[in-house]
Amino acid sequence: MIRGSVGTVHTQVHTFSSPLMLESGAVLPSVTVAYETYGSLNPERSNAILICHALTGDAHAAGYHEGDEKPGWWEMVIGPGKAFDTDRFCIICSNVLGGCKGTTGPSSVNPETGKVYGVSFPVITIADMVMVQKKLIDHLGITNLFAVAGGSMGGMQALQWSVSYPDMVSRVVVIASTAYSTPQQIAFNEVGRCAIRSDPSWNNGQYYDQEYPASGLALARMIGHITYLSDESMHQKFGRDLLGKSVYSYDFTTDFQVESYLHHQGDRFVERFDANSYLYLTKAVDYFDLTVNGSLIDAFKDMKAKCMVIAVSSDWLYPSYLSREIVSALAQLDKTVEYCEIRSNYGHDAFLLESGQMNYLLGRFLSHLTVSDLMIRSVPTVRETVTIKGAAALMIAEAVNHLPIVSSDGRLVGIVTSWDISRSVAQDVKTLEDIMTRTVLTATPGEHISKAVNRMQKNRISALPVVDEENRVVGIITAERLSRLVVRCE
Ligand SMILES: CC(=O)SCCNC(=O)CCNC(=O)[C@H](O)C(C)(C)COP(=O)(O)OP(=O)(O)OC[C@H]1O[C@@H](n2cnc3c(N)ncnc32)[C@H](O)[C@@H]1OP(=O)(O)O
Ligand SMILES: N[C@@H](CCO)C(=O)O
Repeated sequence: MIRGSVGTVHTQVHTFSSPLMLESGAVLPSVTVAYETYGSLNPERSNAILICHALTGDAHAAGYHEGDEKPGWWEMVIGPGKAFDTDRFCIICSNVLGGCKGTTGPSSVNPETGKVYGVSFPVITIADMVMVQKKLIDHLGITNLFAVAGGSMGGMQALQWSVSYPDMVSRVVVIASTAYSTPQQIAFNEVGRCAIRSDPSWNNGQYYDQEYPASGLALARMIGHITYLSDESMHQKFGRDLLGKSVYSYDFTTDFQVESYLHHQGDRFVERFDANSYLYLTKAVDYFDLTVNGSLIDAFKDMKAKCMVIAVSSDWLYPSYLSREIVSALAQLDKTVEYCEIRSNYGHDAFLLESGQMNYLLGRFLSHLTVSDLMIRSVPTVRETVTIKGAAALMIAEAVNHLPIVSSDGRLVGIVTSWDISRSVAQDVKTLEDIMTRTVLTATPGEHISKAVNRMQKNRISALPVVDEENRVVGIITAERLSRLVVRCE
């Protein structure tokens, strides 16, 4: 398949004007969210994937803004024929709360004072970012996300989604990330924050109408950027090469290519990022800790999403043991989890660069469809005592051909179809008991869709009620719905 780009894209904004209570207890009077979408929502609204960006990313994950030469930051995996296939999925990416690319953050105007927040902006957490994303997803009329995915701070948000809103997330992809920030990560973030705060131009966060704390922010990025690379990649990129000279200068001008590179990264960053946002977002990363009493088991006990955890072999900022701790906790809880380690010399930023491995791993994970992905969730049921006329009336009202029959405690005891109802008229049968099927073939939410389809075909039936471990009906899959969805997915 040819991999393409989503082409020209636009950032949209939506403002939630009701107050938002944050994890700290502070309240934001309103929140604006900047977001982009690529691909279309299907009529069932079941194909949405939320992409969460890393520390300095934004809503522009793919495609090109008018006049831009560079595409969005995850162009390599988003687009027609790519892992996040826009022919199949509706991809949504929003700028995080506290950011500086359209979503409310410290550089926004406080509607209550008419002044830029600066450091009067409340401290935010990863859970707060996710709460705002949830408001956006609700606003878009989506009740279930096919997947939530992200790298680094994006991976934290993805994990947080699966913990905060377990019923809304079917899959979660956590890349080069962790379930809690380590002392080393916090230490690097604090050095970056010190660099910003010790720049006299930072002026306690009030610099918006005066000189910008450029040198502090550039220094913070230089420190951060070192941690995104690896020793190997620095050897490969620069070695000990000198900058436009063959001998050392024996002064404090730039001698090495790597120095020049870091200065370039620092300078470019200042052009695109707000210093206060850097403070707030790194603080949110530092506070991130999903452990409960030092363990992840309790944290993940209600998680329902299937999880893919990807680590990078040369990532020393988010080393693979952190990913394996997530996997181990999920495996102990008997949750569905897959672990992969990308072989790469790029270091932490490999999730932005390793196109082949990322497309392969993500594509494989996202194409694994289960019954719960395709089932109809709101399924009308009847009790055994209902009359045939009552069952027929419900079928007409709900436009369904199958009605699972349940006991008083909600357990499946049978099924009646519109064909059974027709038969009852032809044969003058009076009670539901005489026409219902008592030995019902069922499916479970976690089983692969192809197994359920095979069961339907082998037994020549057009629907399978989906039941949980206690035989309670949680949905239904029908041949009619599957044929519609499969046509859309091919
Ligand atoms: C993750 C998110 O959510 S979004 C945020 C992601 N984006 C970023 O982090 C942006 C900054 N980060 C980077 O550039 C990251 O390294 C990556 C992963 C995105 C890109 O990596 P690579 O493609 O390997 O680019 P590389 O690290 O070599 O940097 C290239 C830049 O360095 C410059 N450069 C390379 N060598 C030197 C040198 N010796 N001296 C000065 N500049 C140099 C290049 O000219 C280029 O500049 P440009 O970006 O202004 O065009
Ligand atoms: N380089 C990326 C990843 C950091 O984790 C960023 O700046 O967002």
